[in-house]
Amino acid sequence: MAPTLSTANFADPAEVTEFVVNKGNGVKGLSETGIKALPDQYIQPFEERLINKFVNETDEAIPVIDMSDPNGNKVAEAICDAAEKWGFFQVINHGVPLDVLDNVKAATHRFFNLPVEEKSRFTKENSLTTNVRFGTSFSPRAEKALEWKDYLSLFFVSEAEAEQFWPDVCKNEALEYMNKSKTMVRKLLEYLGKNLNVKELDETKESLFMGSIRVNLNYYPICPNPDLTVGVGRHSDVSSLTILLQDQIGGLHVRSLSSGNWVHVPPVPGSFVINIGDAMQILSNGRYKSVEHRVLANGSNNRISVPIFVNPKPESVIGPLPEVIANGEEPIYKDVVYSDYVRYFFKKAHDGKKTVDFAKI
Ligand SMILES: COc1cc(/C=C/C(=O)SCCNC(=O)CCNC(=O)[C@H](O)C(C)(C)COP(=O)(O)OP(=O)(O)OC[C@H]2O[C@@H](n3cnc4c(N)ncnc43)[C@H](O)[C@@H]2OP(=O)(O)O)ccc1O
Ligand SMILES: O=C(O)CCC(=O)C(=O)O
Ligand SMILES: [Fe+2]
Repeated sequence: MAPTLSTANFADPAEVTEFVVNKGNGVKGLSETGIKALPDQYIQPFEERLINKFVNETDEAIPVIDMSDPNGNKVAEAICDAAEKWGFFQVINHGVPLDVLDNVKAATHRFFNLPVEEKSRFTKENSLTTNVRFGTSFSPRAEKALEWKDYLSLFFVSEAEAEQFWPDVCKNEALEYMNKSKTMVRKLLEYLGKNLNVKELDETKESLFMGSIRVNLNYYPICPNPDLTVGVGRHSDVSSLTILLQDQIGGLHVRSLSSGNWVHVPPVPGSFVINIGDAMQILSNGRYKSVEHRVLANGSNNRISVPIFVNPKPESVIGPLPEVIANGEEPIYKDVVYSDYVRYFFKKAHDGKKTVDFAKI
């Protein structure tokens, strides 16, 4: 049952942290108390709020690419072009059955609608494995201002491990979503690879581009003062590629590489939003761009999204691919162990594109 105002006492800011972070109620629990004003620790510095004048709603839009002709050169060309110029695009007719998408969205609502005692079984403190984590904000201990989002993060190790440890109310749907998306992911990676002179996605390349997968279920509850905070702050993903399913509410904004404007990513039913992550930017020696994005908080609707982070294996060493620098191109990144890179990302607050400095020469 949702906690009521009488059970939650927020006179002291420390009470909010205790309720949201430590007790596992999340911002969903806070929102459901009927709280009327944003607690101070969610107030973002002025420059981090999405001020309307920097948002371009009309002139620019990320490309929407129809994948229904998967062998057509035009599709490959459009994808590689978008990866270079935007780092973001949407795909339609991608071959992933629409009921799989509906099922994982329903499963996301089911998980977040569980009573707090059930969800708390998966907090960092209580989870039986580090591969399953229910949390809030991004890195609450490192953040000066918290973010208005709860999440369940599922790192895939094996079907058996998932069967044992992932929450019952969403594990089958999350696994099916991940598995049914793999053909599309391979296709995207083949297109992106060919354009970098990678002849085929053999075992070594597959392990480097898509050797590990993390599925997150994100929940952004209604926020009392959405203009003062963010759902997710400015960041780029550390993945090779991210495949994002969003519902119909909207709120994701991408920084345009050409104008610097924040551009909204309008929900397109049945589509995926695809973005290049830092690992791909590094492997491509900067040819493909991992681009800053962020999510608005919303004053009237709850929102969900379900990203699949397609990553190198944690133990992989990532650096500019030999195929890319074979022509004498100067490497701009050094080799780094991927898990070191990800740990560096997770241990600080969101800070735009700064994570990639970790790998800069
Ligand atoms: C949550 O809000 C987010 C998330 C994102 C994510 C964007 C991405 O691109 S995620 C894809 C990242 N890639 C991978 O996960 C694949 C490679 N994985 C690894 O190398 C390892 O699994 C590891 C991530 C390095 C963790 O290794 P391990 O040695 O097992 O260490 P832990 O003790 O589990 O964690 C260490 C430290 O990391 C933080 N952390 C770990 N997992 C998560 C998680 N799922 N979500 C958030 N933070 C996590 C955490 O700080 C841990 O320290 P603690 O002291 O808290 O234990 C984008 C935007 C968002 O808003
Ligand atoms: O919810 C969204 O639209 C984007 C979330 C995101 O950027 C992330 O989880 O990395
Ligand atoms: Fe992201």
